Amino acid sequence: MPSTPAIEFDSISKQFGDVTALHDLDLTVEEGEIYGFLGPNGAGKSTAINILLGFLPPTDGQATVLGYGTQTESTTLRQHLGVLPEGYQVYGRLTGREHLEVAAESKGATPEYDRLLDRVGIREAADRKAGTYSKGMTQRLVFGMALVGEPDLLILDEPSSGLDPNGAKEMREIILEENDRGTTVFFSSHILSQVEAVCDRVGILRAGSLIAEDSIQGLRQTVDTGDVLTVSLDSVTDDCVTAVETLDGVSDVQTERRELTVTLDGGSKTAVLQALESTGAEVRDFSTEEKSLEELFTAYTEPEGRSA
Ligand SMILES: Nc1ncnc2c1ncn2[C@@H]1O[C@H](COP(=O)(O)OP(=O)(O)OP(=O)(O)O)[C@@H](O)[C@H]1O
Repeated sequence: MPSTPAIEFDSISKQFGDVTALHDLDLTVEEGEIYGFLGPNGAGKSTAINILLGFLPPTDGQATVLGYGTQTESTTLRQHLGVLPEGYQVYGRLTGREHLEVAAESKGATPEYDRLLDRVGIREAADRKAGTYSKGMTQRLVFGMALVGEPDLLILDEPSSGLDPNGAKEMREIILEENDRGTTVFFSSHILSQVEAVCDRVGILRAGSLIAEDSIQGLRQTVDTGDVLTVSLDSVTDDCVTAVETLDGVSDVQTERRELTVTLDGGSKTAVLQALESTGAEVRDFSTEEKSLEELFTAYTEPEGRSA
């Protein structure tokens, strides 16, 4: 029997007056996955997360988390979740340690506080009031609260916000450790290198609809325009250059000694290699310069579509 998905949005729509924040969203995250939820500002990510947490009712459709209805069973559900909401306000007068104690009490958990404080890197500041924490320390504390009780699912909204590169790396390591323990992770982010470093799959939301969903590698393969292909040949002749230049979807060809550098604009790498071989040239090696994640993201989320 298939296991219950960790997260399931089933035809979810959310309307705020005239604004359609989510439009007929279907999205499934399987148990044990690390899923990156990407999208430009205003795409609907926070709305989707608030629906998951039972903070907002959908206008249409149904959502379940760990098999629980988000509208009907959100209290029980939250016992199994670790949540790092965007812009969480700490209680200025409580210490870091007291925050963890409050989280533990609400979940009926008995964490090893010092170990947890160490893990998120705030043990030395644990007995200071959280109102005196820096932005990054606050984020570490809220992440620590999310980890209380070994949750089955972590929902993290922009988790690396406010963290320095080391802090972001430590957080990624913890996410991977938690996932090894069996926790499913769903996180939204604008920091694409973060997503690439840890996610099994990503979904890209634009204007309330999921416009792409795949592994990062799969997304790269789909948006393969603008890639640069470098081919090493036994010798570069004028015939080689002409054969490639006249192909559809090739926007530029440069030569340097025995190398041909071809910029593709929708053209196929295989067609380039075949065209070269048809001139009698011997292809010795080739490599492709991949699109950066930023370019990928732009290609999917620019209003005019995949135009990068
Ligand atoms: N309470 C609300 N009332 C009216 N409109 C809202 C409300 N909450 C969200 N919206 C609108 O819904 C759309 C989606 O917003 P949402 O906050 O979910 O986007 P987001 O992807 O989380 O954006 P960001 O990356 O900027 O945080 C936006 O157009 C926003 O203005």
